[in-house]
Amino acid sequence: MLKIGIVGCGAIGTFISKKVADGTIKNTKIVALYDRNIEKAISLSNIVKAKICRDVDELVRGDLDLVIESASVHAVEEVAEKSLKNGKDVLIMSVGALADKELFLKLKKLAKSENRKIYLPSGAIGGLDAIKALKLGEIKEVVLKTTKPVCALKDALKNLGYEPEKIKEEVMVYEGDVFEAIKNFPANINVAVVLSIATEYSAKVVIVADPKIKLNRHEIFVKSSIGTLKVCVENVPFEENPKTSALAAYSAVRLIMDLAEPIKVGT
Ligand SMILES: NC(=O)C1=CN([C@@H]2O[C@H](COP(=O)(O)OP(=O)(O)OC[C@H]3O[C@@H](n4cnc5c(N)ncnc54)[C@H](OP(=O)(O)O)[C@@H]3O)[C@@H](O)[C@H]2O)C=CC1
Ligand SMILES: O=C([O-])CC(=O)C(=O)O
Repeated sequence: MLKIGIVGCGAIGTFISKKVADGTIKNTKIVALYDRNIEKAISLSNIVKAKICRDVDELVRGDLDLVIESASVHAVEEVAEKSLKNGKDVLIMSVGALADKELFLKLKKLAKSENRKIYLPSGAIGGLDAIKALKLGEIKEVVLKTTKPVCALKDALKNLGYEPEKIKEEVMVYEGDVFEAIKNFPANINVAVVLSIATEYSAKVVIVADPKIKLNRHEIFVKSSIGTLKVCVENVPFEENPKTSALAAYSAVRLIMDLAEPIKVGT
């Protein structure tokens, strides 16, 4: 029985928990929950009957195997470091935090010394299986163009000085490197960081706000000496959090299911 603790009981944390509760993910139990918003932890505990923890320390000290971080980029360092030091594997959804190379290397070293794993799901994009193989050649270019409805980008746009309600046509709101992208859009562009980690190449990121689009679209372009990959995913967003695509949560569910599979499909 795989015992899981969840930090961050929003759209993704709740979705994964429901897939454990309904038996989609077998031989697994959610045993502990923590969210800075206690109401969210309480409402999730009504579904999975897990212990509500006061903080990350209490959660990582519990009897569990895997901690899922589904909170925010700001939570990653504490959750991952404490999980690994307490002998737990960790699955990180807010991969954007790892754009910080120092943090990435620190956690990698810690996972190795503690003989634990850090799982970074493909999240809301596809193609990482092929991209990891393309990386064995020479990567020449990596581009991610993300187009989301204005409502999904609202908070980040306000911080950048846009008036979201005045956006009536498709507008490019960001073009630049992955580091500035995740700084400015921390809840929208974690996918750019997982893409950069997989390719070990700083992705060029373009973000478009489109008042007419209903889906979250990610167009991925990777050019390597082995070949070129173009993938476009158009994801249904979560109703309760339109910033987040359902595929991101499904990808974590799939990753957890695959941990127990004797046959591994894909790279
Ligand atoms: N890798 C990928 O492809 C994707 C990654 N993501 C990322 O995954 C994470 C979870 O997404 P989602 O479930 O949609 O987010 P939600 O906002 O729906 O849920 C996150 C929950 O975590 C809580 N929280 C935030 N920071 C902390 C913290 N430091 N400690 C404890 N709880 C915290 C939030 O509280 P409050 O409401 O107070 O903020 C909220 O209840 C986000 O960082 C998101 O950007 C999302 C989509 C794709
Ligand atoms: O869910 C998505 O479409 C992508 C996303 O928010 C992220 O990568 O942070």
